[in-house]
Amino acid sequence: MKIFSNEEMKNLDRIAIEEYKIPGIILMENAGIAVVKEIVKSLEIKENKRVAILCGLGNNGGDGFVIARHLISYGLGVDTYVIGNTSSIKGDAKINYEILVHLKASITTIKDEEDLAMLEDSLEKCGILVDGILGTGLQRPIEGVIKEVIAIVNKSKKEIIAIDIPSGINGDDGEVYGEAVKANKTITFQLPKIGNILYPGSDYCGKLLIENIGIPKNAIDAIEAKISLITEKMVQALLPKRYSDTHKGSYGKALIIAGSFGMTGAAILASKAALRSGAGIVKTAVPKELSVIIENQLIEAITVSLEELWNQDNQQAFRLKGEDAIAIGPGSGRAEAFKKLLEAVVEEATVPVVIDADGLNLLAENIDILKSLKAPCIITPHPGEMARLTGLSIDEINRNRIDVARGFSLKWKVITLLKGARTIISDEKGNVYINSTGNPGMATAGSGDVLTGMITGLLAQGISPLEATITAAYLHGKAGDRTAEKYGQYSMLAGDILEEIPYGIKELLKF
Ligand SMILES: NC(=O)C1=CN([C@@H]2O[C@H](COP(=O)(O)OP(=O)(O)OC[C@H]3O[C@@H](n4cnc5c(N)ncnc54)[C@H](O)[C@@H]3O)[C@@H](O)[C@H]2O)[C@@H](O)CC1
Ligand SMILES: Nc1ncnc2c1ncn2[C@@H]1O[C@H](COP(=O)(O)OP(=O)(O)O)[C@@H](O)[C@H]1O
Ligand SMILES: [K+]
Repeated sequence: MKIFSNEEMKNLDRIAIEEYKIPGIILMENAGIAVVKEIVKSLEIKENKRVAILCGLGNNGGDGFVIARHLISYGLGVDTYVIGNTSSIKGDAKINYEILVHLKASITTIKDEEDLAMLEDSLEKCGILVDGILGTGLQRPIEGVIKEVIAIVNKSKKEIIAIDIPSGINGDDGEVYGEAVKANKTITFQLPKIGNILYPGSDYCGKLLIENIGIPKNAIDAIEAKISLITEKMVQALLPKRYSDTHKGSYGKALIIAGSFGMTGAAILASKAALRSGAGIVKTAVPKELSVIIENQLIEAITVSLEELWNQDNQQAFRLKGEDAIAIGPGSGRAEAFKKLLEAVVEEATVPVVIDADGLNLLAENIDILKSLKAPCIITPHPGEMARLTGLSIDEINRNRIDVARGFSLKWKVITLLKGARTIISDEKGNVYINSTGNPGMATAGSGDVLTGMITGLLAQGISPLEATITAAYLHGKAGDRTAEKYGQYSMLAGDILEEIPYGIKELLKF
């Protein structure tokens, strides 16, 4: 599903209005009605059915006026508050405001401290507050009276329903612009905005609903989206098919180069995850001294030693035996010999390579090696690893997750998967995919190793590197969500996530 920036949304409205000749006031009416439906649902179980609607001077406020009119027509008690000077209301919003005036609706303007005190008391009398102060037109940090209104709304302990996006959340990046409404539910129109999806905006939205307001599909298709949300439907279509007349060779051979003394688990988790994701054969390459432990724990994989794979003393080319995908780095440590092996893999591999964990830390010491890649490459850093790769601070990375992932992909021609709450994936052309499955319980040691294994297992089955990365990120989060349901976010382990992969996939295939 496409996700739009404020500018793209404006452009979409313009195309609908100018090229398809749909009057803006119809879109506003549809938007208002979509929110009314939700308000009515919420009111059904509420004793206090009075609704307060807070409107700004733009079209977000215009939607608020439409909502007020419909609720009044249902015979409900509605108080409309306009923040600012009503003479500044223009266009479709003005038409809807004037209808309310003609209806002799209760409209109060909020301009100063005295009005604010009155507002605080009045909101107490309502069951639901509707936030139509600002939408995708937010241009600068919230301050003054609006800031105080938002503080009052947030303090109210009432159910808050936001129109399109909570006021104060920047639609372009999900950041709080000075102050923002903390809604219980947000009804966004036609397509999610980036700010509805990324944190902290996503938290401020509460439950997010996406409602059609009648913008034609052709108009949406006309805008080339640079950012998409990974959906269940998308992943269902990408999951490699299994046919009757096949054998293990049909589902590919994954090579996992992982583990070192003290970090054997990473190799086991990644290898099992590759198998659980459907790879036909998994070969796990570990330092020789770990072979026995691995063999004990990982009965379905073939084990080889790093020495067999690559003889450092003789500087031999690293040997592939029909592998379809390679992962390198989970729990590998940062020994010089391993760095050399990593460089050999990057330079010589002719099948897709996933670089993770210590592989990324070593890559950061000699990032130019990426210029010699022959095969597609996927890097899977968490923000700390990304900081080492780019020289940016973790804070800078987290504030610009999309730009950082995209920038890295464009510069180095690799697929970047930037981990965290809302994992960001960018392809080499800068197309971005956001994953919304997963939960904070996944912030547990080894959970990233599982993801690496999943990507590699899917790659081995022959789907494209981008498709494998998208599918793995979604299914990894889904397995994590199932695990959190079972064990709770505190106690879940990476090994538990691994055990939920099959059920996540089965659930997906049911529909
Ligand atoms: N045809 C359309 O464009 C449609 C728009 N819709 C609604 O319209 C909204 C966008 O409307 P607008 O573009 O009018 O934008 P907004 O309603 O978000 O607000 C724009 C106004 O707020 C002012 N403003 C911006 N930042 C401010 C700040 N920090 N403090 C105080 N004032 C600030 C701007 O100068 C402008 O006057 C959407 O979010 C959606 O709710 C819907 O009605 C559907 C159709
Ligand atoms: N709050 C969160 N919400 C969603 N996913 C998360 C959250 N925290 C962590 N994760 C996911 O858990 C995984 C952790 O990986 P990583 O940090 O590499 O762990 P490790 O190196 O211990 O294996 C990543 O896929 C990340 O996206
Ligand atoms: K709003």
